[in-house]
Amino acid sequence: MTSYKTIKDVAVITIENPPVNALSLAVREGILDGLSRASKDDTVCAIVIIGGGRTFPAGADISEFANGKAFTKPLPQIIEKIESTQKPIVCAIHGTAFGGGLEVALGCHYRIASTRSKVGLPEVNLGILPGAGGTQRLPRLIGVWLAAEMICSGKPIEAVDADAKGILDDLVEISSLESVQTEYDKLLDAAITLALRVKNHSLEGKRVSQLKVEPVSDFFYEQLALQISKNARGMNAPLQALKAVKASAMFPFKEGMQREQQILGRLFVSSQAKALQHIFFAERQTMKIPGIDMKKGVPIKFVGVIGAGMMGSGIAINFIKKGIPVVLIDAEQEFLDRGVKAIEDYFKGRVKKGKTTRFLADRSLGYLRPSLHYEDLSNVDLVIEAVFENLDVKKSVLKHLDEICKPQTILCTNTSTLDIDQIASATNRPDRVIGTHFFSPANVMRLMENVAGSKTSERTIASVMQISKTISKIPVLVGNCFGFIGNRMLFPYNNQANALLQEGAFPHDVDKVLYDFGFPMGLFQMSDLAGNDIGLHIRKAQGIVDPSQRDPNERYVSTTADKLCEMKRFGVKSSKGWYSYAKGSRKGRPDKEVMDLIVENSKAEGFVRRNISAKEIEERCLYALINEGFKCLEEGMAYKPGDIDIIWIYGYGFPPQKGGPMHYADAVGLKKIYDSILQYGKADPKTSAWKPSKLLEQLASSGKKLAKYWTKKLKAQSNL
Ligand SMILES: CCCCCCC/C=C/C(=O)SCCNC(=O)CCNC(=O)[C@H](O)C(C)(C)COP(=O)(O)OP(=O)(O)OC[C@H]1O[C@@H](n2cnc3c(N)ncnc32)[C@H](O)[C@@H]1OP(=O)(O)O
Repeated sequence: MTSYKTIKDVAVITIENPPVNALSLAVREGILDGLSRASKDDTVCAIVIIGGGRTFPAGADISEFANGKAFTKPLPQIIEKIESTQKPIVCAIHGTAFGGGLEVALGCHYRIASTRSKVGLPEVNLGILPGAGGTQRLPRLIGVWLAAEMICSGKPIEAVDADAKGILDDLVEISSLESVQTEYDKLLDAAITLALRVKNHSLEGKRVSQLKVEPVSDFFYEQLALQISKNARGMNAPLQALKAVKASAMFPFKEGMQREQQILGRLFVSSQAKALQHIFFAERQTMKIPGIDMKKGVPIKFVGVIGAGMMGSGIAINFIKKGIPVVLIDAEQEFLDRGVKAIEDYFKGRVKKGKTTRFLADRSLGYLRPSLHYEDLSNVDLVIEAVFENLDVKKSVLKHLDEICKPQTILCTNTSTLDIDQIASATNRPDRVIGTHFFSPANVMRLMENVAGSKTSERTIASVMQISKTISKIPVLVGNCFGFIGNRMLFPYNNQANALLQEGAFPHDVDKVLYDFGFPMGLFQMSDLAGNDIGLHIRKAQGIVDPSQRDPNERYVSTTADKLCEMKRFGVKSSKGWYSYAKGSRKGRPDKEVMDLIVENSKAEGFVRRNISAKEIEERCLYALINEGFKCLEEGMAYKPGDIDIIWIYGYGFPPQKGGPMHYADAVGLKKIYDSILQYGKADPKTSAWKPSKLLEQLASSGKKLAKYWTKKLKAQSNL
């Protein structure tokens, strides 16, 4: 896990724990061992600590938090040892020196970094704080203001910025074209040169823990706390981290460390830390699917997109940004021009905001080829249709593509609800047809539901999952059912919200509860933002808007929603929907016309309106959602509970500090949820969503947790 060698009388401790050189117990032991050898060897005049491969440690080993290993030879002790060593220690940073990695660097006496590297303390994103002395050393090195900003936001910074802030002693210039090996060699060279230069220098002023902190006024802490409460609403760790930073300015180092450790101890066992760490791993697990070998994917070098509307142009942006050429097709010149302009405007905006350079923007735009002719797609490796959400339209587009594209081309359909098998049946290559459900705006939202039809091949799945990653998406493979996972679960959740209106609540009552739970907005606000006509379109496709076509045994909850569309209350775009909006504003106000309509409909549908508690609103919306999630798992439509959590966090704003609906279910207790579902179902027998999932029933009665049960099940499957 570490190696030790001497070069020109400098001891070099190399951390070798790929892929990110996380500071596991074995690494910590290796560092201790290296320090001890170097200290005892009289020929060694200085020490260099460097990461092998592509990076300096990207942090403590997060998997050791749950199994308690982090407490054996804990990182703060190792860093203390580094700092108190009598020979100068130079740390050489490349890649990502994050969390514990940066804290190790802060314990060293000198820090140099490649200009390509990044440093940061992202621990708050995992529900903890930089608890290996980071909250005490960084303010001593760069001042409370800058340190608090870095620690509480968790955002990494570029090496050049870190140098300007005073974190680094020197930079090693590495161009973007140089290989990781060249970067490593140049960095090591520079580190040894520096070590030899300072070998006889006093370490006075080089031990960061001994530096003084300039105090700042309480006003600063108050302002930052306000900003955090707004930007990281509902998250504990950033505010707690701020307390620890404040301690650095109030107490000597030793006492400050004690405060840091006390706060860390509390955060460590918090439900938020568990939820956020679950999300960290779940996000990285979406590519691991039983029975799919991701290496079987074929490279995608040339892409086609059909439809230059908002969705199609957003999709195209993802590819050209990564240097993958795109042919963008539309039937009408006017629509094509509009799509191209939207793409150009997007890049112009990025240049204006300083997010990219004119050169890079132009380079990306150079990869875009607008066209009115399907024939231009004859050579693409993959094509995504983003035309109107209608089965017949999509089938005819895919049929046409099947005739024109080369036989190996993968045909993707961007749909949010339609049946992939039916769409694939229009082609002679159903094995090469797959759903790619981008979320809107497609160039912003990172989630992608990739939908496997019954005939989609392993190679197609692997290729599409890989290319999704390449364009920086978080791809989740899901099964082919109505609404896939995200929208399928949205229906019962949304239905409960509408049912609550029938029984006595108003939109702002429901929205407040969901906002307080941690969603960025409530369901009615979300519907107004997306456009209420979308829901109506889906209900029409389901055939439930016309009362004569409805199942009489199923409760219909959308009468008010339907009437809103009749009244042209489509939402923000028409300045009125569930709420009313001042022109150009997205902030809705409760509207008397809507409230009267809701009351009128309740009466007409035979409901006696009552006061509904916040607890009931929360439980009914969330438990209906969770029950559907269990059904997706038991039917094999979702492959892992964590996949559902990722979909809901990245696609629908489920609060990450609650870990996603399935993690949250385990935290609440499956028995409690199951019993509540039975109770709500008894009071509302005409809502089939209250029929409990068999899987939920089984786990609730056996007292098992979903996460543990599923991990065991997957392990058993992979051993078969
Ligand atoms: C008394 C106890 C004291 C404890 C003190 C604790 C104080 C310190 C705390 C910390 O340091 S917490 C960790 C802080 N660091 C981070 O949060 C960084 C996390 N990693 C990343 O952001 C990214 O991985 C990356 C470094 C930017 C690299 O991104 P890339 O896209 O290239 O790779 P990934 O797919 O994300 O990761 C590859 C592989 O590595 C695993 N992994 C990454 N970081 C860690 C880690 N810190 N610990 C354990 N494992 C890590 C990741 O899960 C992937 O694994 P596989 O999916 O391939 O199995």
